[in-house]
Amino acid sequence: MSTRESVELQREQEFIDRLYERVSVLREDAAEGVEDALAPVGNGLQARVERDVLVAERSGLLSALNAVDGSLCFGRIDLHDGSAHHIGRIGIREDDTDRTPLLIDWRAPVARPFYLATGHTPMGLRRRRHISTDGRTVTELHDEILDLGDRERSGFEDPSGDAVLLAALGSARTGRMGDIVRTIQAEQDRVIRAPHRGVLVVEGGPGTGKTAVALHRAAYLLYEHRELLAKRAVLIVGPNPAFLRYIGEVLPALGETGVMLATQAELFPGVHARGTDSPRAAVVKGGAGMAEALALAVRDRQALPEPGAPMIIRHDDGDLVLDWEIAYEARQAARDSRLPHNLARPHFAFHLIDALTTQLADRIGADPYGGPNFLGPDDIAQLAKSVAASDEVHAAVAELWPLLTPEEFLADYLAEPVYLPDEDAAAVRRAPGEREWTPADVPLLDEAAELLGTDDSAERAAAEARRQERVVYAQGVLELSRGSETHEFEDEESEVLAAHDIIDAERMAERQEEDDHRSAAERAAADRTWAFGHIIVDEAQELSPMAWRLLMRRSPTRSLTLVGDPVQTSEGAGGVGSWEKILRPYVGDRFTHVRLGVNYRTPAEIMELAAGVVRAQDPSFEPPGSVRSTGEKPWTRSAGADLAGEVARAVAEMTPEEGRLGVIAPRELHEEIAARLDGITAGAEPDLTRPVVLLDPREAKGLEFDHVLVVEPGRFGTSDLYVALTRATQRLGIVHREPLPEPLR
Ligand SMILES: Nc1ncnc2c1ncn2[C@@H]1O[C@H](COP(=O)(O)OP(=O)(O)OP(=O)(O)O)[C@@H](O)[C@H]1O
Repeated sequence: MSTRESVELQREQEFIDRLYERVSVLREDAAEGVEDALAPVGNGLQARVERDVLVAERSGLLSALNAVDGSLCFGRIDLHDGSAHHIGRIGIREDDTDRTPLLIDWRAPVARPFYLATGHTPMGLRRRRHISTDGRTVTELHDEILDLGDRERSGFEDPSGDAVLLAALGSARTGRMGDIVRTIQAEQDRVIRAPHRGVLVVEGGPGTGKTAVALHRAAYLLYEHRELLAKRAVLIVGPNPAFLRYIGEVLPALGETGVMLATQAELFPGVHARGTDSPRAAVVKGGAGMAEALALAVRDRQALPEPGAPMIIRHDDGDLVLDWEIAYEARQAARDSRLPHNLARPHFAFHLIDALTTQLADRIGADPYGGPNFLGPDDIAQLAKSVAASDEVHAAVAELWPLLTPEEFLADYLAEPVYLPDEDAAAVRRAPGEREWTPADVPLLDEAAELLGTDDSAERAAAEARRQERVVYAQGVLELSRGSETHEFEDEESEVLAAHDIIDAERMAERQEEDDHRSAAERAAADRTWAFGHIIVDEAQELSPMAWRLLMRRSPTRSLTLVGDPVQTSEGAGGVGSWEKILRPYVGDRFTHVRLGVNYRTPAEIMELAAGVVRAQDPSFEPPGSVRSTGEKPWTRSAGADLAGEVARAVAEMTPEEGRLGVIAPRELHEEIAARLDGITAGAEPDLTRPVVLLDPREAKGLEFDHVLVVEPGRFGTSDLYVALTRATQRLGIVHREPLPEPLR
C-alpha cells in the first residue's frame, strides 16, 4: 500500500472512530433518557401523557442506534466547493451549538448525488467514495472521480465504478435479504424517492431489485413524511410468511421499525387463515364476480313470510298477523336506508313494530259506528312499547332480518354457495364441519364485513359511559388541584398556572383517551377499518380482484406502491394480469408506471435459459439484461429410476460451504426428496437460513439462493418454471426423469 493510500485509510478510520464515539454518547443519553422518562411520575394525567411521548421518542432513537450499528457509514462525497459529507444509514450530529451534521442520512437531499451523480452530470461532486467496513474497522475504499479535470488521486480509484456493486451481488447469501443502501442504482433511486401520493407501479423482471426498492422506499417515505406516517403507519403486503421473514430484517437495519408486514391471510383482524384452497377454488373466490354474489346472498338473508302463510304473533290484546305485505314494506324501507345489513336492521324492526302497532290499534280502538279511532297518541305509544317489548316480535325480526357476523355469514355461504355458475359453486363449496379459513377467504370476510356493517351501538354506548366516567374523574382531579393551589404557592407574586387554568374536564378526559400506548402499526393490525398512510404491495401481480378491493379500502387516499412482474404470475393464483385492469376501477388511468430493466441477481448464462422458457410462448419476450455473468453454464441431468437418489447426489455436490442451496421441486415430490436428505428444511414456513431449503415454485417466489437445483421441471407451468429458474445468484442445475420441456432440452 502506498503512503498516500495508508494516509487516506487512516483518515477514514479516524472519522469512523469519532463517529462511533459520538454514537456511544448518544446511545447512553438515549438509554438514560428512556430510564428517566420511565421513572414514576405520580398520578398527574398530563405528566403521564408527556412521559409516554418521551419514552416512545427516546426508545425509537435508541433502537435505531442499536439497529444500524454494522456499517453505519458507507460513503463520502467530496464537492467542488471543497466541502465533503459522509453518508450513512442514519443522520448523526455533533454535540456543538450548531449541531453540525457529522453523518448524513442516505435519505436526505444532500446525500442524493451519492446515488445519482455521473461523470456526465456530476451534480457538484468531485469524487464519490465507497467505504467498506468490518465492524468498526475500515477495510477498503473505492473512489470514483467525477471531474475528469481533477488530477488529485487517492490510489483507490475504481475505473469502472461498480466494484462495490459486483462484490455485493456475488457475495454468499444468508437466507435473509440485506439492504442495498450502499449501492442503490440511479434508476432505483428515482423510484425510491418518488412522491408518496398517488399510485406508483414498479414493474421489472426477476432480480431487478423490485423488492429491495420497495423496502427502501418505505424507509424513505418514513423519513420524508415522518409525522404523517408515524400516525397512519405503512403496510407492506407480501406473498407468504417465508417471504416476509426473508425481507423482515431490511427495514430494522435501516433504523425503521414502525411498519406492518402482512400477507393477505393476515388482513382480517381476529382471523389467521391457515387453510388451503384448490387452485380452482382460489381463482373463483378471488374473482370480481364474488362481490356481486355475496351482496345478493346478503339480500337473501332479508326474508319475508310466504305469501298466504303469515307469522302469527301472540299478544295480550289478541294475535298479530305479520304477513308478506307488512314484512315487504318494512324490508323496502330498511333497504331504502342504503345502510349495510346490520345497521339497516333497526329500520326494519322499527317499521315492523309500527305496522303491527297500527294493526293492534285499528282493532282495539275501532269505532263500531265508523267514527275515528278511540285511541289517543299516548295510548298508541303505550301499545307500540308493548309490541316492541314482545319476545315473539324479536324472534320474528331475528328470523326475517338476522344480525350476522362476517364469519357466520361466509361460513353459511360457503356451505351453500349461490349466484355462481354451477362448476364455480362446486369448486368453492366447503365440506360440512370445515372450520379453517383460507387466504382467499380473507377478502371475502372483508367484503362481508362491509356488506353487513358492524352494529356497534352497544359498544359506542359503553364507550360513551366510560368517557362520562372519565369526565367525572377529571372533574374530581381538577377540584383537588383547585383546593391545593393556595397551600402550595403562598407567594402572591408568583403566577403559577394550575391544571384547571389550562384544561377543562372534557379535554382532560379526551387526553386520557388518547393515552393508547400501542404504536400505529399495532393499532392498525387490530383495526379492520384502519386507513394506512401508505401501502406497498410486493408480488402485486398475484393478488386477485377481491384482494384489491380489500387493499383499496385500507387506502382511501390511494397512496400506494405496487411492485410486480406480470410474467411471474402463478398459474391458478387468480392474479389480474394487467395493471390497467387492476387499477381502473379505483384510479382510472391516474397512476405512474415505471420499469426496472437491469437484473442484479441472475447471471446472464442462467437468464438466457430462463428467457427461452417464456419465449417459447411469447417470441417477442425481452428479459431484463443481467448485470454480470459467471461463465458457469446451467446443467441438466437425467435421473434414471431413482429420482430422489439423484437429487440427493446433486445436493451433496452443490451445497455451498458458505451460502444457500434452494431445491425447487413439485410439491408432490417433497416427501420422497426430503426423506433422502438429512437436515433439509421444507414446509409452509421453512427456515431459510439453513444451508439447504426445499420449496415448490410458489414458495420460492421472491426468494433467492446462491445455487438452485430444479427438479422435474416438466411439471411446472411456464411462469412457475420461469420463477424457479431465476432464483440463483451463481449456479443452476436441473434433475429430471420425465422429459424436459422443449426450451430446456
Ligand atoms: N442496487 C443494488 N445493490 C446491490 N444489490 C442489489 C441492488 N439491486 C438489487 N440487488 C440485489 O438483487 C437481488 C434481487 O433483488 P430483489 O429480490 O429486490 O429483486 P426482485 O425484482 O424483487 O426479484 P423477483 O421478481 O425475482 O422477486 C437481491 O439480492 C438484491 O439485494
